[in-house]
Amino acid sequence: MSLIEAKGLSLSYGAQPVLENVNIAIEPGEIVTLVGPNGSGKSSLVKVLTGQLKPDAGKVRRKPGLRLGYVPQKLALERSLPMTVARFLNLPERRDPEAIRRASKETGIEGLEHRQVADLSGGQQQRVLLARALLTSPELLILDEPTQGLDQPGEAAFYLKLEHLRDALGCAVLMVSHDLHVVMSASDRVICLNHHICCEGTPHVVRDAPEYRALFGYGTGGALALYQHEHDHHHHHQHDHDHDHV
Ligand SMILES: Nc1ncnc2c1ncn2[C@@H]1O[C@H](COP(=O)(O)OP(=O)(O)OP(=O)(O)O)[C@@H](O)[C@H]1O
Repeated sequence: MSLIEAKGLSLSYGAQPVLENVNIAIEPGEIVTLVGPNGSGKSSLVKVLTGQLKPDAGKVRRKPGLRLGYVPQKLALERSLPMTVARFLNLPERRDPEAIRRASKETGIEGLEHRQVADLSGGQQQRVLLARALLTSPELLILDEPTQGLDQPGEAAFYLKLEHLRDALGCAVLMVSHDLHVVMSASDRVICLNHHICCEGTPHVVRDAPEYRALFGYGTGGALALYQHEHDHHHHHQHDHDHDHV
């Protein structure tokens, strides 16, 4: 049985269609990456799947009693509000100290308990968010661009960590990424979204799919296109893609 299954999802913000007839299912233990250009609806889809947003049409079915861990794009904390890591991990409810110890070890944040969350580096904050998501012993871990603001080695280390966690805990992972290149090796399946699902399959199949290439650029052989995308991605964070609708 799928952990989560959505059929015929459509969503608009006002007159702007964001999701169009999206079908998606996540099976136990698999790592699925959602890629797509800026504004293609990735975060919106994740919010529909986690129940934070209601679709205009379509249905989301979760396995009854599904334990879901969610790691947001970034930490939304009032900077003026003092908050230690230990306190943050015990919100919104008090957790078993043994579970906290285990999650801290799994994510490598031991020794940070008494630090202020706001003072941690981006990479450390990501690990704290991940640790908190693990406290529910999730069967499905959903991460929305968890490596935003990390450099490439930090990003690679984070994905490696995720892969180990999946192997250790047996949980499924659904994550959002801008960049197929860096998640290639860590994904069992890739779904390319541009309001609708353009293509999906193993990372290599998606990388070579014409629909993916049309969104992320054509190049000689592909390596160039991927490099180009990465290059653009790093230097023009605020750009608005104006891709042809595939
Ligand atoms: N609450 C909202 N109200 C109005 N428009 C919204 C809202 N949230 C998102 N949008 C718009 O919907 C579109 C899809 O946004 P979404 O965040 O789902 O895309 P995304 O693929 O996650 O983008 P990115 O890669 O930039 O994070 C964008 O054009 C965005 O401006």
